[in-house]
Amino acid sequence: MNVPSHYQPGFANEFATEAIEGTLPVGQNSPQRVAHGLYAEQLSGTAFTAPRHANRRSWLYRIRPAAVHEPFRPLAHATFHNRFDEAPATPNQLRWDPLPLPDVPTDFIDGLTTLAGNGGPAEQAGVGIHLYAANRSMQGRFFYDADGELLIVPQQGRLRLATELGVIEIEPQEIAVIPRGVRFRVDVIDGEARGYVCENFGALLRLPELGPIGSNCLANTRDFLTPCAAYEDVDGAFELVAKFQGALWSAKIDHSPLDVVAWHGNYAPYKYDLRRFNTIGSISYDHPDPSIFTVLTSPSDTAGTANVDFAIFPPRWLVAQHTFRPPWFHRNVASEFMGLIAGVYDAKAEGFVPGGASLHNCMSGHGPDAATFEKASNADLSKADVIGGTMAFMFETRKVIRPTAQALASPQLQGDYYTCWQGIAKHFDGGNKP
Ligand SMILES: O=C(O)Cc1cc(O)ccc1O
Ligand SMILES: [Fe+2]
Repeated sequence: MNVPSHYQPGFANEFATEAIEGTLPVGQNSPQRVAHGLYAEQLSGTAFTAPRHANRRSWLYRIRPAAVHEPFRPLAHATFHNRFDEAPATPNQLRWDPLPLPDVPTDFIDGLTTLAGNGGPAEQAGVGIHLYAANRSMQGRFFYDADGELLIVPQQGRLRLATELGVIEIEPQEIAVIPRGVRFRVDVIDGEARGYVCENFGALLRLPELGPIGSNCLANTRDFLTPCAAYEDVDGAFELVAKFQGALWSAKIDHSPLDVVAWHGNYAPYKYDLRRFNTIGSISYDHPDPSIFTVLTSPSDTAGTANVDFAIFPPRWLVAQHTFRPPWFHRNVASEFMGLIAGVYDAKAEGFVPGGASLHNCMSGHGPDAATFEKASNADLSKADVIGGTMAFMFETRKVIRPTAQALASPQLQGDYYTCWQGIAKHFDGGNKP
């Protein structure tokens, strides 16, 4: 079945997994005494009374309960936060070069920089959009985010995410989601790592409805992988870092909190290989809305109007006839943050590079740059185009995406981004007046 042995396939299944056989209680969740002297603990990711189809929780059987640690104290972090009101949101089209890799020892937490966001943990809606650039594994410290789930999108370097519920390895073109509250440590496998994080304060990411597409395509359920139970039985002087209401906190902990020997339930981390995405496109005419590229969606309280959609632009064939094939010029009530994992994005001939980012906010005009427009307007449509070796993505939100002060002051901000449309010529012929 080609599923590596320490993963279980499926999306939000009722998984059951034990690192030591016979640990999971049979027929109940909370026996008087758990096997092997473990503690039972429930981890709830939705309200106890959320409708059954949306209800998410897991039962953990662990060496010590999660409550065992010293008090949290505030932990300063210069660049990772949820302050989205520091600077006026701008209607300008924005684009950034990649964050440089660090030249001093920097782990995943140290290496987080908040670029933009909206809403916040208090209102349980919106997203934080962060970049990470790290050059070492988290040493003797563990992290959890009480404010939202973390969608991690590597652009360079593999990560090993050692979580309470098991170990996930990801490489560029794969993604992982760590649920709100799950404790984890990030190991940098290749010495250097860089990528993007979407911190989702809203409803849990889920697979989009398929409507008339039918029961298959886009991201197929069986391609999502959740780890099998794996535990650390390690004592020592460690640190537990929590993100709580937009700020970081640090507590001493005398053991690894990754001590869950067995668990069952449907609230767990997962990974997905974006190269498995079954991409749908036009086989007749006209470029469809990019909602056909949705991998995961966090719905809001308004039907069809997502808190955030995670969409990708993978390799694909362009065969549509008598049409302009690339993304059209457009303005959107939703706000569009884009990143590039590899290759070239088909709407931008240059300037949007792997590790970079762009932001086109509510109603800000954007679309193909001048070079792309000229090329596509004159392309020979009798031939199919293949877009290869690329992977771009978009976090599209219903709320305006507000850049942080540091993002607007960043040396990576491209001051001349707007010029990519300045070369767009006036072709109007005056209506062919005699
Ligand atoms: O702006 C972008 O490049 C993203 C995008 C892609 C597309 O194919 C259609 C609309 C859209 O916003
Ligand atoms: Fe767009």
